[in-house]
Amino acid sequence: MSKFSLREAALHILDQIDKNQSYSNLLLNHAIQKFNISKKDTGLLTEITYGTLQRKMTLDYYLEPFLKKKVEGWVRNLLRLSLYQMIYLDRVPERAAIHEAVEIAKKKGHKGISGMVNGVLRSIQRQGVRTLDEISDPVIKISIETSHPEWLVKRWAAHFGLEKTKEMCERNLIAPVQTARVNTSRISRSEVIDMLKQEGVEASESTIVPAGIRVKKGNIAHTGAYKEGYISVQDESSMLVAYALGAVPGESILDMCAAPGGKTTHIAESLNNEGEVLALDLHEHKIKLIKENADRLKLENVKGEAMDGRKLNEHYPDRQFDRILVDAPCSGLGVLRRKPDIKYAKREQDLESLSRIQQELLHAAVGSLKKGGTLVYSTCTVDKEENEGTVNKFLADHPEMELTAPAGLPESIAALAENNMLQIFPQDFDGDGFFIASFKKK
Ligand SMILES: C[S@@+](CC[C@H](N)C(=O)[O-])C[C@H]1O[C@@H](n2cnc3c(N)ncnc32)[C@H](O)[C@@H]1O
Repeated sequence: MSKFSLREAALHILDQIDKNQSYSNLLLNHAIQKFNISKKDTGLLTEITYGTLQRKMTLDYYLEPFLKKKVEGWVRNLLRLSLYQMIYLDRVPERAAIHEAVEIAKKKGHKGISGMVNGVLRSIQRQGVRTLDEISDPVIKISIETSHPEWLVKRWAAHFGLEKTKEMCERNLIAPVQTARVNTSRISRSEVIDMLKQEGVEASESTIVPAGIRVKKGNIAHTGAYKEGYISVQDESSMLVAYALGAVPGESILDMCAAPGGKTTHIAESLNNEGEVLALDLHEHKIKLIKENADRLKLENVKGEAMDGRKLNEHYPDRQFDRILVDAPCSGLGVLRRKPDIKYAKREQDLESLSRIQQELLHAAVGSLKKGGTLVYSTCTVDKEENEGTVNKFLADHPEMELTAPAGLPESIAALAENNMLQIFPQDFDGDGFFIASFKKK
């Protein structure tokens, strides 16, 4: 496949995200297959697509003075992805980026459009882009400089201060390192690292998570170690949740929002096949993913079931669990490095309704938890309303529940907790933004 179609594929993905609000990661995988993108070109396609999406607002700020009138959506995306290459990708010569943009414009549009695309990009090549120093308002400056909507920067600045907000926004632009969890019920970390080396993948032990490894070179998803169920692709912050739950072999565990099973399988690994994890998810089709993951990892103690977690007590009025995990549906504002589309799609009012669902799920969990049992609430967001806000409302409604210091976590991580709640920021140790709170039933 020539690079020309690679840019067409990138344009196709960006247009689909605008039209259908679809997830960038799913669209990318689909486009790689649809356009038959070679392994070699996949890296560049990912970089152009994610990079353009990540920096959309900055690119628009740069383009604005050069656009005489409103342009169609696809033309804007074409200009964005071409400018992205010109500014941020040293390995793509500017003239190549411009030439390919003009060819795509000719093919998809008409002569007028290709002439305009050529004119805009060549003018930028000659004159350069304007400086961001013209922006005096600090919130607007962070918003444009790091491509995060103004309402979000304002909200974060009110919650965490400007400096922390800026750090987080900047960190969100950097692609994450691939990490994996070793299935330590079957193999050790050093054995897996050796095994991966044989397959051309360079990895090292995580300094944060005992079962984690960090990949320096290569892709673990295609290795024998992955297929044989010795590792799972998972972010380090996400791995911390099962440690906080602290399941012990022989116990009965409920994972209420479980698909695709990243944490379910981690919990099951820590049970060493003694005890059971019941994994619920609202969507039937997602239960299949949990089963596939458990089978690949050769775990026999996972049972998946489609159910609205809020109806748990009606379905299982007599069942009591030792520990329950509510890894709740959330805004995902902690994983913007992986899913940049989220920052443009979310609205501030969405956050309030999420907090309500999160409380309802926690409320249902209490009814099925043994006395003295542990309940862990986690999200992959950094939003105060969904995190501390949900926890405080839950505690006010449930005097029988007590917030406890996060146990089972590596010391350096536990030290980040404030008021017994752990908010991890993407800039803390390069993991996803995550929140973990642990409760005991009195
Ligand atoms: C953050 S994701 C879970 C990720 C999962 N714990 C993992 O580590 O792989 C939240 C999940 O909650 C599910 N969900 C949403 N509402 C639910 C409900 N009312 N009851 C059960 N599951 C729900 C979603 O389908 C989604 O799969």
